[in-house]
Order: sequence, then C-alpha cells, then structure tokens
Amino acid sequence: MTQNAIVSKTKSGINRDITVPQKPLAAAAAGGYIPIPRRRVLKNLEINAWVDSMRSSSPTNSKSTSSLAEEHSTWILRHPSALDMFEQIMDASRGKQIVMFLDYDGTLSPIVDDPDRAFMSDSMRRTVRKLARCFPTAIVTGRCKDKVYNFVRLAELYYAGSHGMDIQGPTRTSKYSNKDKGEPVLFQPASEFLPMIDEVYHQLVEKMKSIPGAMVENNKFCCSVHFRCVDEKKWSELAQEVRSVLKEYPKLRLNQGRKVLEIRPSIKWDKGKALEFLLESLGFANCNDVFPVYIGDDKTDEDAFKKLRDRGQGFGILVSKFPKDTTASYSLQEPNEVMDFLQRLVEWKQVSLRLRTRSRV
Ligand SMILES: O=P(O)(O)OC[C@H]1O[C@H](O[C@H]2O[C@H](CO)[C@@H](O)[C@H](O)[C@H]2O)[C@H](O)[C@@H](O)[C@@H]1O
Repeated sequence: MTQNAIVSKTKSGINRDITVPQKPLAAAAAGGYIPIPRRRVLKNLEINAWVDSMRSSSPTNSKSTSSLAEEHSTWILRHPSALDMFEQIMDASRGKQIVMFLDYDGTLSPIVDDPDRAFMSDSMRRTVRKLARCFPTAIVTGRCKDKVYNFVRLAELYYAGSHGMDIQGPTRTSKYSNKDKGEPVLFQPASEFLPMIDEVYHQLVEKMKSIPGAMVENNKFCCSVHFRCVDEKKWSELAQEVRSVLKEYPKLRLNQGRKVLEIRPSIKWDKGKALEFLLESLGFANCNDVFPVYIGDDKTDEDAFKKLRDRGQGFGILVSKFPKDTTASYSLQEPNEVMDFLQRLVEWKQVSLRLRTRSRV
C-alpha cells in the first residue's frame, strides 16, 4: 500500500508531513445516507486535506486589520527585523567567517504569476556581486540550477538547485572557490531519480492540460505544479490529478511551497543538508569560526534554518510580510529589504577592511 505525504504548515508546527492514509478508515465511511464506495470516501478525505493545505500555503488577509496587526507585533518581537538588529548581528559574527546562503524566489526576486519571468533586478544583481566579493555566497533554490543561473548570471557564486540536490561551485575563479581541493564542487545525490522525475513531469503536463492556469515546471531533480493562476474552485481537481500520478511513484514525495506543489525524491536530502555540504566544501567542517547566514522565504528554507539552529552557528532570516511559524531568528519583509540588508553587509565589510588596513599602517 502506498502513501503520499504532503508537507503542510500547521498551527502547532512547521513542515509537518501530513501523510495521507490510503488504508480504509471505518469512521470515514460511516454516517452518510448515500452509499459511497469506501475508497471514494477516503480519496475525498485525502483530497480535502490536500486542498486545505494548499489554502494555508499562502497566508490570506481574511482576518481583521486589528487582529492582523496584533499578531504581527507579537511575531516581530520573536523574529525582529534583521535591519533593525544589524549591529547586534554583526557583533555576534565578530572574528568569524560569514558565509551567505540565499534562496531565490521571494528572496532575491519578487513573487510573480509567471515563474519563467521571475527576474532579479539589476540593482539586486549588483548587490549580490559585491556581496560575493566580500563573503563566500551560495544560491540555494528549488529551481533547476541552470534556470536559476540564467536569472542570476553570476559565475562567482555557488549554486544549489533542485532543493540542494544539484550543487555546483563557482565557474569563474573567485577567492572563495575551493582551490585547495583542485576540483570544482559538484554533487548530485539524487541522480538516479532523473528518469523518474522526467517521466512524472511529462505525465503531469498532460494532466494539467485540463486545468486552466496550471503550470508544470521541470526542476531537473524535482518538479513543480503551480496553482497560483488556477481558480480556487479547480484546486481539488488539480490535487486529484497530481495524486493520480503520484500514487504510482511511492519513491517520490510531495512538498508545498507558495502556491506550488513540489514533487521530489524521498531521499534524506534538503536545503539544510546542502548548506552543511557547502560549508564542508568551503573548508568549514567542524569549524567554530564560521558564521553562516541563510535568507529564505519558503517552507523548504526551514530545513536550512533548523540546521543553523542545530549547529548553533549563524542565523536564519525569514522573508515574510506575514507572521509564519519559523525557526529563523530574524525577519525581512520583502526582496527590497533583503537588498538593503545585503548592501549593509557589504558596507560593513568594507569599513572593517579599511579599519584593519589603517591600523596596520
Ligand atoms: O526555493 P525557491 O527558490 O524559493 O523555489 C521554490 C519555488 O519557487 C518558484 O515558485 C515560486 O515563485 C514563482 C515566481 O515568483 C511563483 O509564480 C510561484 O507561485 C512560487 O511558488 C519556482 O517556480 C518553483 O519551481 C520552486 O519550486
């Protein structure tokens, strides 16, 4: 018997796997006047759980303005703005090597309806380029590595695509490429899943043809079904179609992002593991003098925030305008604030280099 899991935000926790049972549940079948075959009842329950989870994936403004404001002010006390806390953050990093990890969508580029047009602004690109001259910098994303590279176009960065399942080091020599090992960083822990993902992608493309606004994106080692432009009345149909494909692939699992269902191999690898791998590649394994900073906006970024908490190093920054359950320590509201924060980091580094040079003279 197969089980597909959907990762959902719940009141009590984050990234909770809702494993939807496919075993008969007596209680579910009882109580209805119209005799519905048990299997159909169960399927409906499962689909309803999926749709609920899809609804909660992007917070809506259904609450009153005053209760939203109250919720936000309580939340911000627990996750203060990284801009407001800049000095304290920098004090904590003193004497340590800062390493930067940046998610792409919703972090470096604003969320837009068409995933193929999620461009990064030139000013953001200039800022990230300057940042990479100051600190080792990696892009960690659910996107296909080559696709995100085409958006970012900075050869001096590390890239971890497909939720960290496709890692590549800088293609242009930078002072942070791992020169010591003599070979470029390259790691693909899910390569055996490539044909399966491709097969599933094509099946999903076929299924989604009947759902206006749905879009399937091939992210190489995972794929995304976008429902941002799908009428909410059609979400249940979309979930059923995705389920019908996935039930034939028990080695795949389902995660949920911002108006997107993400299908990926069920291997123990995520953005947190990718962060750890990159730190090791950069020579910071078992090192206390490193200060990793991870900035991201989505549920899959929570794995990286949690990794930093577990390691007791650096911190995570969640990009969100709304209160969300998160393991990140700080927050920023939107990509523009991310750019301001990165810019301040660059300036801080330049000032400290100048001071160091002056003190040597
Ligand atoms: O890890 P990320 O870089 O945050 O990737 C997660 C998903 O990001 C993209 O989708 C999101 O951004 C789109 C463009 O703004 C938006 O249309 C969509 O609703 C968002 O979910 C990407 O297209 C997906 O493949 C990634 O899974």
